[in-house]
Amino acid sequence: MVGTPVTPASKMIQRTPSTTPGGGTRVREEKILVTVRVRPLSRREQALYDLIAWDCPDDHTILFKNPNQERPATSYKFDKVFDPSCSTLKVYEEGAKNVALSALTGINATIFAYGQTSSGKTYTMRGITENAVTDIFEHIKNTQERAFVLKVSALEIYNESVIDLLNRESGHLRLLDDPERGVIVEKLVEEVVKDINHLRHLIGICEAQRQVGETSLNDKSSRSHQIIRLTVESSLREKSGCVKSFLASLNLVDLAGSERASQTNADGARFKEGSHINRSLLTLTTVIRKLSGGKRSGHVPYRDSKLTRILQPSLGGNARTAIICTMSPALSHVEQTRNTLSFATSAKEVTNNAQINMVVSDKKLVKHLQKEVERLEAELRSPEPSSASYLQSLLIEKNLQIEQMEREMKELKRQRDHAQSQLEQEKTARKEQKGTNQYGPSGQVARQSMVRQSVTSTDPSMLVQEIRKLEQRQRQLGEEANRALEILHKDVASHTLGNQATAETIAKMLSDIKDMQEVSTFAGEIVNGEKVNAASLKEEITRLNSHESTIASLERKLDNVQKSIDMLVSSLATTEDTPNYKVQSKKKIFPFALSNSSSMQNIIRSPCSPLTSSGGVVDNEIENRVPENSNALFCSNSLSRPSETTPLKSGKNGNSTPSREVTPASASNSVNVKKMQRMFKNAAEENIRSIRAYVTELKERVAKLQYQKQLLVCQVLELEANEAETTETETMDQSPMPWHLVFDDQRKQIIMLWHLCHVSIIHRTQFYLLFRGEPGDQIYLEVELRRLTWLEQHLAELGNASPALLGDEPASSVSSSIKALRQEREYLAKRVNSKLTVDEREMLYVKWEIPPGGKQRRLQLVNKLWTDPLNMQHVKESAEIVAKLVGFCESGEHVSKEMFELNFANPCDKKTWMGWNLISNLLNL
Ligand SMILES: Nc1ncnc2c1ncn2[C@@H]1O[C@H](COP(=O)(O)OP(=O)(O)OP(=O)(O)O)[C@@H](O)[C@H]1O
Repeated sequence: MVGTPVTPASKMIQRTPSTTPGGGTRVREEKILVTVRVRPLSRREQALYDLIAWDCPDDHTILFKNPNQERPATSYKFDKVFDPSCSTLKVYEEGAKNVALSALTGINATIFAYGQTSSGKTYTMRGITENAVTDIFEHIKNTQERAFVLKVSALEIYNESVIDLLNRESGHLRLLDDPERGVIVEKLVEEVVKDINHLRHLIGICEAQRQVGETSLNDKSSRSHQIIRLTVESSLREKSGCVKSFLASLNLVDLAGSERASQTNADGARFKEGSHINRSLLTLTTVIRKLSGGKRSGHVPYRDSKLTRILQPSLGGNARTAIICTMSPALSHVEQTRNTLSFATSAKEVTNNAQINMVVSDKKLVKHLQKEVERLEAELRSPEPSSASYLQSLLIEKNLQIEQMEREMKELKRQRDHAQSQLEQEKTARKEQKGTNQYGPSGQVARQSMVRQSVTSTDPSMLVQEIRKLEQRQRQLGEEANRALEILHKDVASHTLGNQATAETIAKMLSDIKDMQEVSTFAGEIVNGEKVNAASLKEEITRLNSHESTIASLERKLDNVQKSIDMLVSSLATTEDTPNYKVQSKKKIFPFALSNSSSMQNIIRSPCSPLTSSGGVVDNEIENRVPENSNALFCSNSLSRPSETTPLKSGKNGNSTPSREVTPASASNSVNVKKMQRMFKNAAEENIRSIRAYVTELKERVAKLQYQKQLLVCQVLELEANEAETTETETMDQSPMPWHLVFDDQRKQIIMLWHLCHVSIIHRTQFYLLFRGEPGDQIYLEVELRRLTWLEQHLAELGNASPALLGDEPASSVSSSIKALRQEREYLAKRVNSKLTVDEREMLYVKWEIPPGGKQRRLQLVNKLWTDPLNMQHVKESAEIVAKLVGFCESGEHVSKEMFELNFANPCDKKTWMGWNLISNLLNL
């Protein structure tokens, strides 16, 4: 019996290096296992008093005991020698088992018994077969990982004919040579073994079908060679995916016994049988001897008998072979026994080349290919050359990542909310500390934060630099104004008409000019006298406060000059005689021809500067030749040396001062004096107008400077305040906001403050239309916002103040501002008919829901304008209507933003809008 768990495979490792399915085919040379079994003396032999001629001194040696002491004993050594006492099981286990079970691992195996007739071949092979079958099924039972298919076929070679023992009716079978499978028996039945009993049953059939005959030596002498072939195919279970199988055959061969006719007394059929037996056995012996000769040199006569043809693979081929030589110990059979042992001795030298036989079954191959096709199709359908399980694992991994990210986002949101909450708490605490009434109810905290944002982001030294730049520009403006006034003075002085009022005007202008020169000098001294130092910021602020009056003074002087010019023009107009002369003189005389009234350089260069590029200069050169001995008061050098062009010099004799237009001949000719006077008057008029325009521009520029300066002052104040209370909260507020967002927010706040402070809707309109969010608008919005914020606070403290018509009075009542606003609306209502067409009016009435046929529809319309500060569409449409009514759009001229302050005044009200001087006063600057 096969002892489990020792499998045949494990046993085989000792003899064959590779027995693992799928491990590849490995070939190992192996000698035929040759053992000798000595049976006991038979009854027949014992009856004849036959002698035992053989001895088994050990398991490997058989020794011939020569009764004739004169001859030496002959010994034979084999792989195993079984004495008569040995059981068939021992013979199986030690002489056949390993070879037999090799078939379970894909190695062909052949076990056959060779010996004289009646030596015990059939007896031994029955036992070997039975044990092998038992072990095979035991192995199958213990090897569940593999599926086994066992088939059985059986044949006999009788008289050199192949007969199917499982189907004797098939007659004599042919042997075919297959290129791959070798010699095959045509039409040999191969039964699939269901179980061990089935196999036993089939084997029993074979024995029953075998030719047996009685001889003198054996009552049941086998008269044929019998081959029972067990084919074992085994493979791993299907789920493993392995398609290869072990396929091997186990040949259990019971040869017919060699015999001597003289011994067997065979005749007739037995003799014939014996002849065939002996012939085939002779071939077998020849083959063995050939094979045992080494190197397989020479011809091996396999084909000389069907037995050797069929057993060819087992004889020096792809099989493990075990030969059990059976023998009788009787002295009477010693010659036959010697032949057997001689055969056995030869067989020991035969080397086989057994290898594991692997096959791929068609069925398994088809299944395997089908699965492979399905797998490939699935891969083709999938986006990546990955298996579904891999994709699934990827999906799981991504889901985990998403969940992780969601958790992180949730945590970040929580932290953000917490930070915002803390920030709000700190803001609230700060607001409570500073007092909630400081900035009123209109979102001043946010506004403060926004303003501080721009302030705190500015370096103090930068602010000082900006202030200095403004002062420098202011000083330059003052100098330009002085030069303009000097030129004007010379012009006027050179055309003195003897008018007392004019003389007084000129005198006043001279005084103003002197004052302005002082202002200019003062500003210059400041700039030159101090060093820019961020550390002295507070001193800068103090100095700026003192300069505020300087700027105001400069503006007042300019206003005075303006009035003087107006008076001068008025006086000149009264003396004009010839209305058409202006046209003529314009062409001939244009001493102050200004190609651009805003350009001070043109004023300085006119009229005789070589740098002048106007065509008038060419005309002057032709028609207004300068006398060689004349004093050219209006030459360019007069501007470069202003001290030489004094008013006294130009007007001391009451006549017109000789100019480049006046020839010596004309000066002496009194006939032309009147004409020249008119000409000069007209020229003066033109020049004065030019100067006036220039002065107006100067005022505008000063206003702009004041705007900028005031903003800087405010920023400095903020900065100063922030120095003492810089907190973490403010640091967070310093993060810059996009300008467009700041603009939108500030404009909304401004609109609300306009509404709360009852600011002029004309002012609102102009501001709204003028500042639409350009980067340069920032300064105006911040100033406006700061101004309104202060006003709102201030009015709240006063309780009844209104900025609408404050003018120079800082504490007007709210009722008066509302009244002023009402007057403004009444003024605008009167302009509805003149500024809007009938269709426009009707459309507006419908749109603004003014009932038809009602009284004062125009006033109803205007009263609805600028009344909803939270509705930006309302604000926009209100501004558009007011702009039409005021005429902002019809003048055709571009209203510069720098002139905005000048236009703050109500067109119907000559009162000056409260300027920055007032703001400065209110801020205690
Ligand atoms: N080892 C043995 N122990 C006991 N009896 C044996 C043994 N071997 C053989 N016999 C007996 O010897 C007789 C002949 O045996 P067997 O038929 O097996 O010889 P054989 O070699 O097959 O003869 P043949 O070639 O004529 O068929 C049988 O009666 C058998 O029972």
